[in-house]
Amino acid sequence: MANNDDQPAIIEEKIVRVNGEVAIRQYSKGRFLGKGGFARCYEFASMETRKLTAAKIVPKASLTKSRAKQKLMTEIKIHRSLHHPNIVGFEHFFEDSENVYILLELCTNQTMNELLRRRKRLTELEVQCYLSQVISALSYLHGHRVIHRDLKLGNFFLSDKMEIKIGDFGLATKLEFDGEKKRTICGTPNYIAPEVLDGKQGHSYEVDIWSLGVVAYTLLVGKPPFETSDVKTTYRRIRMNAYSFPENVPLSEASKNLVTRILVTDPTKRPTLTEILAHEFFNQGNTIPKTLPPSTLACPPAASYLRQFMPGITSSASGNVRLTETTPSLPRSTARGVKDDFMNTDRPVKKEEINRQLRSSASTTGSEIWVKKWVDYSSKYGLGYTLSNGATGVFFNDSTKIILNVAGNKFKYLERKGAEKQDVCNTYLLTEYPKELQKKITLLQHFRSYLEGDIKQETGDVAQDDNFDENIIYVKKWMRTRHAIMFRLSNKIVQVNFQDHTEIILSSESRMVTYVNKKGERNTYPLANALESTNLEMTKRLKYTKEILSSMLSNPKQQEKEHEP
Ligand SMILES: Nc1ncnc2c1ncn2[C@@H]1O[C@H](COP(=O)(O)OP(=O)(O)OP(=O)(O)O)[C@@H](O)[C@H]1O
Repeated sequence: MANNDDQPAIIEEKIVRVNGEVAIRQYSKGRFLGKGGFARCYEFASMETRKLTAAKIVPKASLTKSRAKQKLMTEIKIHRSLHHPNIVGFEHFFEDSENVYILLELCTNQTMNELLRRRKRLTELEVQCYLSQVISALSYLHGHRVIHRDLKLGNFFLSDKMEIKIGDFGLATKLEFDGEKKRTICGTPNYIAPEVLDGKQGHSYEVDIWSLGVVAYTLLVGKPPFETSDVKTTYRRIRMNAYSFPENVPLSEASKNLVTRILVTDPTKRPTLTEILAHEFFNQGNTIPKTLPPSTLACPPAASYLRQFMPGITSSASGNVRLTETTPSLPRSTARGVKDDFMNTDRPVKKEEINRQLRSSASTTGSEIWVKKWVDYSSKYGLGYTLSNGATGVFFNDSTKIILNVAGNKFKYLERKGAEKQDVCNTYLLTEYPKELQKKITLLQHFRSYLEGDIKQETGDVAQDDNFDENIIYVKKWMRTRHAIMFRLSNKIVQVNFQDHTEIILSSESRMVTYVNKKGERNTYPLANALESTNLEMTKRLKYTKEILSSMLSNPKQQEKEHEP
């Protein structure tokens, strides 16, 4: 039956049963909910059950081209197969002579677009809450080989209970097999991933991760990161990864760091959903509410509300909320967090801040060598570090490594080669090396001057590398967990630096353990004694070290992924 758009009407669905009988279901068409490119959406009430749904009405006249028809069929096919609390429920669909009707779970609180328009930007607690729900839905989608490809605020609906529901599967695709790449260029300009624009390599799940980063930025800052007045410039910015965090919006280092880690041009370098959830932004010691009160649709959450979830909050006039640091922390936000200050000429360098965050160990013990300082810039390039013997190294994201001697005139370049994937090492002078290493050497120099800072001021360093040629020590592997960073050195030292500034340095060769306690006091024990020790602080950390070590060894490919304790 035809519907005269803004007039109330009864819509009839003809159901032909298996035995040929025809039944009619009736819906009364109510409130207009909104319109998109193809569809107008109304509230429908079943005349039989009184149940309310949202009905997307697509005129058949708009489906004359086979592509449009195909697209609608794909949308229906994918959407109807999905069942998750954070995905708009698909009820069913039917057609009459004029329209296709798609009945969906009704989301009464509009979309996050309208929410952000009213609120300008959200507090970090709210962003934690909303993103957790989106991530949950995305894990489900990707687990079912579905890529949404159009994640944006306008496709995040809010239910009456204030849950997020991802909707609009008009651009979604289902992969036939893992590793398949898609080539269709689609998405919404502000949220589109660079590899989609590039179009050469094809794209996959990582496009959704990118859009998630754009969403996170938009919620925190109040506008999309690459937004300009014309689409071409927006695309250029996306390709160049040109965005910055406005000075006038107070944001925690953790939130900036999260966005920076996600908005990485190379899709293979973007974090997985598990890694995103394990990021410190979601682990700041506060509880994340499952949903938010409806009052937040219009106003920021009240301080009394926030206090329930965040014991140590400070809140700024803008309504943005930050966690105050209650415990000292590992330089978890070293270069990741201060990316904008590092190798970036656009912004002033806040060196004091960096130096404060960089930690140094007090002195050397015996002849062992360990990581003295490090800076995690794996969001772009890799991990830079200095060893206790004064050498500087970089573990690049492509797993190649460089280690520069103390004098700074010679370096070794290691790359994994052959079926065995053994590190092959070549030594070069800093004045004479293959051209293809130019970029890496420039990065090494940047890392070095960045890390150098207060090393030179320290006394008593064992700054020697006489035997650099024979005995090269470098970081072979590293990984971060929620609580710590772990390094495995080529001298068989395993070192774990915990967020509370304690450290375990384990030498499997000498079977000795060095423990640096919260006060920075350093003691070395035989491993057997340490395991039996009454120093519970140490034994707990030692146990944790052994756990992550064994998980790393049993699954070497996971070396740079995060592990739960
Ligand atoms: N489940 C729902 N609950 C409430 N309102 C809805 C629902 N689905 C859609 N709407 C409303 O209808 C509008 C149009 O829906 P939708 O965006 O899915 O249509 P579309 O034509 O596929 O859009 P697009 O142009 O983004 O592809 C939405 O902006 C929203 O206001």
